[in-house]
Amino acid sequence: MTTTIEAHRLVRRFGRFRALDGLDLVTRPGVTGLLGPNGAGKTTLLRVLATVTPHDEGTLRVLGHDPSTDVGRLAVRRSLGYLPQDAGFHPGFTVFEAVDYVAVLKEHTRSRARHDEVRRVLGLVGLSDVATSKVRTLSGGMRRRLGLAQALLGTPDLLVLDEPTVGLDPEQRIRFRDLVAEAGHGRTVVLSTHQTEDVAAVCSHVVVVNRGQSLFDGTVEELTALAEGRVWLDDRRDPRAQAAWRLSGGVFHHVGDPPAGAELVAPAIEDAYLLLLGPDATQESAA
Ligand SMILES: Nc1ncnc2c1ncn2[C@@H]1O[C@H](COP(=O)(O)OP(=O)(O)OP(=O)(O)O)[C@@H](O)[C@H]1O
Repeated sequence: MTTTIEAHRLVRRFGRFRALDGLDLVTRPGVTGLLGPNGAGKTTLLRVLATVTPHDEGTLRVLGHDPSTDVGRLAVRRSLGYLPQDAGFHPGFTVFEAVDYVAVLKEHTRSRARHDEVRRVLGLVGLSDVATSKVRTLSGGMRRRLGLAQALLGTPDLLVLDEPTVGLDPEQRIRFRDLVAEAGHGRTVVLSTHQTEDVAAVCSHVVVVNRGQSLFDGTVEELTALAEGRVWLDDRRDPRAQAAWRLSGGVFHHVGDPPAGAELVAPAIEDAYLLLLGPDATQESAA
């Protein structure tokens, strides 16, 4: 399968701090999930891929284009849907107007076809019923869906979604997973999330980012397999475990090097993530 993004040794500096510190990433059509602790560099990477911010070092090809050239940047933008972490909207716009405005910017010039497209994406994210409501009256989850509708306009070849499921209720989250799985058919979706369940549900490819570098790159199954034989249950908390927490039944779930005779259980993606990151899983890296 053809590669859609090829990033090699990407560096993005803020002053002397390297938010991206030699990161490698290769994607193909399908859904790639970025997992990583706060401050790992996920948003910075997505902003670089979406041509919002340039990289300082390394090479980058997005859909075959070089975003460090004017021509390449424009070509990427024409094939891109981007949901930023803090999508801002004009509060006086209606929901329809907010999406229509972006459709105009995306060069959908014929108004009848454009309005049909706006209605289509509002339907996809379940906002048709509030199309005439002012943006300021929307809940946080609805605003997130509004941002997603803007990103979906024109069925872009590349969708870049920064924490798309934040604020979504369980029903909307399931609907979102359907949408993303559909978008990943033959096209490329790159999303960041703190929800390992989202990654397990929709991502064909997962990259764990930490300190501006890629710590793991593979499938969800390959990531989960890293924790095989390293997850166990016990009635008491074992202080030697790398991480431990109480389950609803009262027993403790442990991750780390199990003691002899431990009651091993099948790992989940979250267990592997915690093992991979070690103490960094709970520590924020800041500039
Ligand atoms: N414009 C900026 N100026 C200075 N430092 C920045 C800037 N943008 C990001 N950083 C720093 O770069 C690092 C990576 O930030 P980034 O937002 O990419 O992380 P993240 O993985 O998306 O985190 P989160 O999960 O909290 O959203 C952080 O330490 C952050 O403080």
